[in-house]
Amino acid sequence: MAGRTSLQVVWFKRDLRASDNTALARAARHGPVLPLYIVEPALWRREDASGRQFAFLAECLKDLSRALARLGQRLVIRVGEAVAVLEDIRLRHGIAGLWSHQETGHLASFARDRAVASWARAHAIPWYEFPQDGVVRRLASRDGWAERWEAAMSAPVVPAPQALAPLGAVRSDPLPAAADLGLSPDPCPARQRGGRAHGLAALDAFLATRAERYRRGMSSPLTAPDACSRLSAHLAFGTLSLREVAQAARAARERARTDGQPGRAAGLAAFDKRLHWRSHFMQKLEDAPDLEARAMHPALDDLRPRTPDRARLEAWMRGETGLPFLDACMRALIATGWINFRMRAMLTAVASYHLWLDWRATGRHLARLFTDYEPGIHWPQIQMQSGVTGINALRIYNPVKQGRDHDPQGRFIRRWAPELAAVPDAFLHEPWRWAGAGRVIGRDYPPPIVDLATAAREARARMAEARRSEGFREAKALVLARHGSRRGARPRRGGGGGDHRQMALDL
Ligand SMILES: Cc1cc2nc3c(=O)[nH]c(=O)nc-3n(C[C@H](O)[C@H](O)[C@H](O)COP(=O)(O)OP(=O)(O)OC[C@H]3O[C@@H](n4cnc5c(N)ncnc54)[C@H](O)[C@@H]3O)c2cc1C
Repeated sequence: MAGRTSLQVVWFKRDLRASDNTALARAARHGPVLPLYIVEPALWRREDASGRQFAFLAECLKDLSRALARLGQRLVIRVGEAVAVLEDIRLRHGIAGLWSHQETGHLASFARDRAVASWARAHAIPWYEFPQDGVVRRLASRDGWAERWEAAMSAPVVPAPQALAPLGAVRSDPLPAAADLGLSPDPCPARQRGGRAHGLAALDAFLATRAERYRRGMSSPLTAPDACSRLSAHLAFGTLSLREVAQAARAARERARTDGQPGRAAGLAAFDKRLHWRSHFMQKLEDAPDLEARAMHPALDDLRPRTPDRARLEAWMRGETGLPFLDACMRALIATGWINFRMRAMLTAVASYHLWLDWRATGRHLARLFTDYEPGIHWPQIQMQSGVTGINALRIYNPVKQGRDHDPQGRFIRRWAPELAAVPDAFLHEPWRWAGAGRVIGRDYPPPIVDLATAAREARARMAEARRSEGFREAKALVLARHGSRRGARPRRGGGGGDHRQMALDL
């Protein structure tokens, strides 16, 4: 059937927008376009998938379909395994070309892409894949990577096609309900809304005003929800492209400079750096797709028991560890689907060091809670904050100190841990030290799950022992060569080197 068709299938994945979509723009020049989104049940059955992510996706698809309908052809949604869906379309309509963006995703999407590539080859269908995240496929060396990133971010934004030829009758499935995909109920009352219109609104507000507060406000969970850009979920689902965000931010920074607004300009410079980090981290997963399963440094892969202590894991997951600031952060994340970088790092570090839980299990839980789950940022960050990369400095965050630094009056704790209402301000960060603790601790709120100082000491000793193991330095050099940033890295006395830029994250 496929013989003389000119149908171009544009497979939308994590690029849910019509503008700055190279795959869509290029396909439209070649023939009639079938814009396709495949809901893949197997991917939604994974342990890192969640109802909040699916709800965000549903909003993005609705918005995208409206945008495409305005161009002439609405989005076609199909539910099924990717190869089966594409084969069905090929048999019914023929496919002249398959167009998409490259995806740096989890292991299941990687395997699925390989299956699609071999299906396309078998049917002599060309599959055109375009980069979109500043990530380089089949990268031989990190040397020169930053320059390539600059070039990708400076390339002109691609306009949406002027029109899409209407296709007539093409089957589109209704979007399944989350429960039909086996997703558990996942209430997230303060979740961000999906769709390009919401993404653009967040971008505009950040560039125009909120960037002024960015550097000052990013570290505290009280101020970060407003001070940070809140673009992560939009970048993860691709309602906005990284390039358009980078270019808009750079233009706004220029304006801030010429208008004499140094605070806003500095905020936008810090933001630009993070867009670069985004790609830097995603490149790690692109280069080593199994980072969700295996530690970067082989000697650190089995550091913690693979089957984590169930009671500790569940207490951490629910925000019931008896450590008020940590619990408040986890509960806020459960209710909103987002928390700031520093608190993500703290949640991970306490789980990995003080509670000595395997990073794979805790990483999957956090992935489910993040509306903005982006495997290419998530897994390298989880590994880094758990000390299993072998190339980063250990950061064993103390949640009491973090609380005192970033929630000095305890407002955040009071909001998310109302059981502690009776505890006086002076003891809110360590209520077990309060003389009246017996009235609350062990009744309405649990005692601390570990003694923080002892647990940190033990973790540090275990890490030091692992780092002394035979062959550790040699393996570390290989990790550094493969994944380390070259930007700003300086040779270190005594050899070995380190990922300096990441160690110096200006938190
Ligand atoms: C353990 C852990 C897991 C994380 N998992 C994710 C994830 O699944 N998805 C995700 O988008 N971010 C993740 N991050 C990075 C960071 O916390 C979020 O990108 C940020 O909090 C999102 O909010 P924002 O868009 O307002 O960020 P902003 O501070 O406004 O930054 C703008 C964008 O830059 C990128 N970015 C910011 N900080 C980092 C960073 N440290 N590393 C890489 N990219 C960065 C993101 O794309 C972000 O949207 C994780 C961090 C940690 C410590």
